[in-house]
Amino acid sequence: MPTPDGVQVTGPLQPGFEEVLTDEALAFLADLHRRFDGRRRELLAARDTRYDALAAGGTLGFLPETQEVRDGDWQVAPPAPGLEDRRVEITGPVDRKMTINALNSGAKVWLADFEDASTPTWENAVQGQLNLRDALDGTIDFTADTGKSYALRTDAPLATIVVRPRGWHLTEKHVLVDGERLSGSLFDFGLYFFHCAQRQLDAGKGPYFYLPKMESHLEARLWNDVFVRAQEALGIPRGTIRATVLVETYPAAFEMEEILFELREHSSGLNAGRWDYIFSVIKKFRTRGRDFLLPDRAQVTMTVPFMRAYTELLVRSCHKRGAHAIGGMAAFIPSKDEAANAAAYEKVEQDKGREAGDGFDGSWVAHPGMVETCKEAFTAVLGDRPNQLDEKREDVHVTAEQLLDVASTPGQVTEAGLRGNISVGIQYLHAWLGGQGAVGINGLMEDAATAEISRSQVWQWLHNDIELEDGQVVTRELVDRLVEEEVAELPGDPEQYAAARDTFLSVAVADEFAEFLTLPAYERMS
Ligand SMILES: CC(=O)SCCNC(=O)CCNC(=O)[C@H](O)C(C)(C)COP(=O)(O)OP(=O)(O)OC[C@H]1O[C@@H](n2cnc3c(N)ncnc32)[C@H](O)[C@@H]1OP(=O)(O)O
Ligand SMILES: O=CC(=O)O
Ligand SMILES: [Mg+2]
Repeated sequence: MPTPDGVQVTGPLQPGFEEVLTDEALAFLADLHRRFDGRRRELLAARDTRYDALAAGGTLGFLPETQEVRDGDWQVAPPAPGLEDRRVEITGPVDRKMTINALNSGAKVWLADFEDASTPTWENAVQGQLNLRDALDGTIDFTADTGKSYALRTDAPLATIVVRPRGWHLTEKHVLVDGERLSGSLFDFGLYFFHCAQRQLDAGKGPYFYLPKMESHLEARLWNDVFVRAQEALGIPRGTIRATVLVETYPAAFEMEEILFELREHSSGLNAGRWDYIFSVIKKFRTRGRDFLLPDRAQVTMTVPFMRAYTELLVRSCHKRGAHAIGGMAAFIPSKDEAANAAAYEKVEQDKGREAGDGFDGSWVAHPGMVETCKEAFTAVLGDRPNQLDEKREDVHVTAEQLLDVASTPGQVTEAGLRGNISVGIQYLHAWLGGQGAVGINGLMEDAATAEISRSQVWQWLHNDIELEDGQVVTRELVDRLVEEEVAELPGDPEQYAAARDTFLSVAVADEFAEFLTLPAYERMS
């Protein structure tokens, strides 16, 4: 395959891949890499510097140097076509069947996910781009092994596509520019933008994105600069792109308005990425003993004080700036067991009802079966209004102390919680290493973010000698024993879980804390 100067594609070319990895598309990616990769690396290094200060006893707070931004009088761009009404958004991977099912689901938006719900295998990364292009051309179809065939519906509107590229920390090892790996973010963003921006505009919508795992407004500035360049390079008017930022790291919660400001001509709001947020809280203060100790994962609900402060501030910050506030993922998925199913629906109904009542403009579901539940909860509050940007929530005044108040979270650390974290972490990694980035386990959607909570809790409890509710101390011996017992409980030959178990131990037990579990896991893949 011909490639532009300095660009090497090392992944195998499956049928159709050459239609995505064209000479022009690769040249566009190389241009983005050469302009922006240095800054990406600097910003990742800045994350480490900030972490070192926290580990040394520092804290997080609102930035004095951006006070003017918070006090200033500015608004983000108005909602773009197809994004005015976002009362229900479905998320999921971009394989062919899920693409069709999500677009047909009745949700207003589909978050097409190259991130938490996706294993970034070469095949998933490139085939996903082909699937998005075919979906926009209306040519996508799929036939399952069962013979069931899938096509886009024509009797009702399809969901608006919003693509979530990988976070700044991930690379795409199958594309090298001047001998360096391309950023995974630039790969996913760049290929979608290159092939689909004009297609979306022709369809009366636009190139829309969700931006994950950012830790500062400077990272948002980098995205904004990428957008400006990408639009300029393809002759697409500046301000056409829209991006919703996931506020899902602890530091970002202190920079919500600054992030909106950086992206203001391209902004379509903020989302409360609750699962990665919890992970980030654990990660950032993992060595600080009981002050930042959370109870068992299941007990960290959206109504505990520090999570409440985070969502209240998010709605307040968005609506002050004319930006959408989008709620997070209730992880409950439908079950074949009737009682569990009823409980799952009730929990999603409550979660979405609370978000709508708090002023969010819409929210996420993980499964088509939950679309109507979310829609009804928001319609009960929004009525005919497409959103509730007019609910300014000026009653909300969240302090840094409230965002940092982890210590008052009620609950216990139990052996059942430790076992659950171990079992879910290993099962999830097993699926991930097999190419499936989201999976249902015990009636819950598990993805990269929820698995990060599981493994980082194990790490935190182990490295802070935490005592369980029954008096046992979390030691290496205890974790090793529970790992063996939990693997033995999983279906089939325990040996099939060897790679997942080893990866889990490397991110949950090893003294060196892996920044993201996907980093060592990605290196295990070809
Ligand atoms: C923290 C975060 O970032 S949250 C966002 C990232 N996470 C996600 O996006 C997870 C999205 N959800 C999923 O991937 C899936 O719902 C899973 C893996 C959890 C469960 O999927 P399954 O085991 O297939 O569930 P189930 O068997 O009930 O699915 C029923 C049907 O709904 C489809 N379906 C389920 N979830 C989705 C989805 N999110 N999008 C599109 N279709 C879906 C299935 O493909 C299946 O279709 P079929 O009947 O035509 O075969
Ligand atoms: O991406 C969403 C999250 O909760 O994490
Ligand atoms: Mg996330």
